[in-house]
Amino acid sequence: MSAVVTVTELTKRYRGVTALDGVSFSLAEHRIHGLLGRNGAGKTTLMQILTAQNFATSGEVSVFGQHPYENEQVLSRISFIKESQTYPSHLRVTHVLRAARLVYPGWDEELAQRLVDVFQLPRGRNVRKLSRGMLSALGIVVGLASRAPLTFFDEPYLGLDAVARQLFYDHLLADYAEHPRTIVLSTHLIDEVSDLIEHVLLIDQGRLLLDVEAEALRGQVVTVSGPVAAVDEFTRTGTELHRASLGGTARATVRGDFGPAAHDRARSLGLDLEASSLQDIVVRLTTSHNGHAAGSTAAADKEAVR
Ligand SMILES: Nc1ncnc2c1ncn2[C@@H]1O[C@H](COP(=O)(O)OP(=O)(O)OP(=O)(O)O)[C@@H](O)[C@H]1O
Repeated sequence: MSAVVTVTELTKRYRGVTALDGVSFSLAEHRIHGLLGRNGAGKTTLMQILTAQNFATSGEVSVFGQHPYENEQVLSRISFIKESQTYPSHLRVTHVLRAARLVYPGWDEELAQRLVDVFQLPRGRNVRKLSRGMLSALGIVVGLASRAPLTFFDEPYLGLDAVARQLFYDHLLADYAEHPRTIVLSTHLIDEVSDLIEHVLLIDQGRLLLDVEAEALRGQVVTVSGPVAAVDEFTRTGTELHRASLGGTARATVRGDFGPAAHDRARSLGLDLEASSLQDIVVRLTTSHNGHAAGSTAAADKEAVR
């Protein structure tokens, strides 16, 4: 599968803040990538650089094989939907859609109109008068109907209710299935998107902690619970990410190579074993007391999950 984006040793420093610290990865074509990480991890900065809205301090960025800066050929193939999307205040919903139709070569007007109905957007209303959720829905309509070969959604659903968010996921998946493209979805609602994401990029304090297929990751982090001695015994086979103890029992999240044999072993030790959710994995890898350990072994971690 060819790479749509290649990033090599990308560093971005603001005055006194290192937002990205030597990040390297590539994005495979036709996949849904989850770009995850805590507040301030560097996700937006990364997407801004990939879409030529920000400059790197050092490192290389290649998008569709070229540098994106002032490169119309590249930028016309990118859609970037931001949390705080703003539009000129005199525009109505229909004007925004008309403008998007002119900008994106792959624009699908029929899809746009259908999505406007799905999200119940008032076509004639001025964008200034839209509710916060409606404004997010408008961004989602533009992001999906643009059918851009590389589409970034940066927390696109501020103010959207649970029903509207589910509509977004459903329509994203349905349209992606019919028109495969490369999607990067940055979100804090990890549980909601965990079934959607095919590849996980996890950033913490500007460093890449995970660059892994979601499916591979699922089998590599488990939570075991039972008698402390048995938990101690089991966790020796992997890296313990977190533990909670109560009396003589413990519950530990462990990272390692957990095939069927590990399940048998847990059972023989009298332990309950369950695969950790993507949200749990992200929380455990990025919580502050693990943050340093995880960060200092980022390269080893990346290797371990490949
Ligand atoms: N223009 C700027 N000037 C100075 N510091 C900045 C600037 N933009 C971002 N930063 C800092 O860079 C770091 C990364 O910010 P960024 O917005 O990329 O994080 P994020 O992962 O998108 O966070 P969130 O999930 O909260 O949106 C933060 O410490 C932020 O304060």
